[in-house]
Amino acid sequence: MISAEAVGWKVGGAHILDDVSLTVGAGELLGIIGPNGAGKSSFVNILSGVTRPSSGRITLQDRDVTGSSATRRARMGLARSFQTSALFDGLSAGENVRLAVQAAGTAPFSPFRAAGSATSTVIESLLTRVRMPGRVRTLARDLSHGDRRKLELAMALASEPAVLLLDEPMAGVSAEDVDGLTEIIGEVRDSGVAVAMVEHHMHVVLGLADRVAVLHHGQLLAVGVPTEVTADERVQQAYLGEAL
Ligand SMILES: Nc1ncnc2c1ncn2[C@@H]1O[C@H](COP(=O)(O)OP(=O)(O)OP(=O)(O)O)[C@@H](O)[C@H]1O
Repeated sequence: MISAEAVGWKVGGAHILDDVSLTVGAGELLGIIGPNGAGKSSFVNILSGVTRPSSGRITLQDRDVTGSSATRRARMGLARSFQTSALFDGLSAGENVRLAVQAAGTAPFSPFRAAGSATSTVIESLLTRVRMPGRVRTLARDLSHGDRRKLELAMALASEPAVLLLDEPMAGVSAEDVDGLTEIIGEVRDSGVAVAMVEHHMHVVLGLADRVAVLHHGQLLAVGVPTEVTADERVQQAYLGEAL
């Protein structure tokens, strides 16, 4: 679905990413881990089109998108969430999702569309998908941190993406919400979406991912099924004895 071939990114004289090749197939979840500053977010930015790589190639659904904008990639079926919140705090959960649905072009645009319309049905089904069926009218600013993360996920799903990129979707959420988000993201993968997820919660990544990629100093240190990766001596060294 999406692949990076020999991707490099230099800023000034610094090699932030060097020769990184990874692919994610339909219905597959690739976990991307690595110590702070390893280049994980930079890699997600390159996949999504926020950053142009200095070298290498990105293909999305077998088409070369290396030179394509983030907007074009979004139209081709790519969605992403960000490390920082992208919600409109003064709008309700439902209104936030409505904007995402309308921006995605999966419903005709009308900010005054009445409740009971097709769009409202889509909004309810997206909120149900992220376990927030009763929160349509709750203001985003009144949601718990975990529910804000779920709402961001609902918004990313509004475009019915083929590829979903998640940058630390569980950062700062409670243990209970980590479990909920893990379940939801697993269901998204099982529905056939190609998911690439950067996440620091190691037990979540190792339990959920089909394959795990380890970035270290901008290079791909290891990639494989979770048990292979945790057994890799170079990976253990990179984490300096942290529990994997
Ligand atoms: N726009 C930029 N200009 C210069 N350096 C950058 C830029 N963006 C990232 N970097 C540097 O690239 C390196 C990798 O950063 P990145 O945010 O991709 O790492 P990360 O693995 O996502 O880290 P974390 O786990 O802390 O989020 C860091 O040293 C960072 O300072």
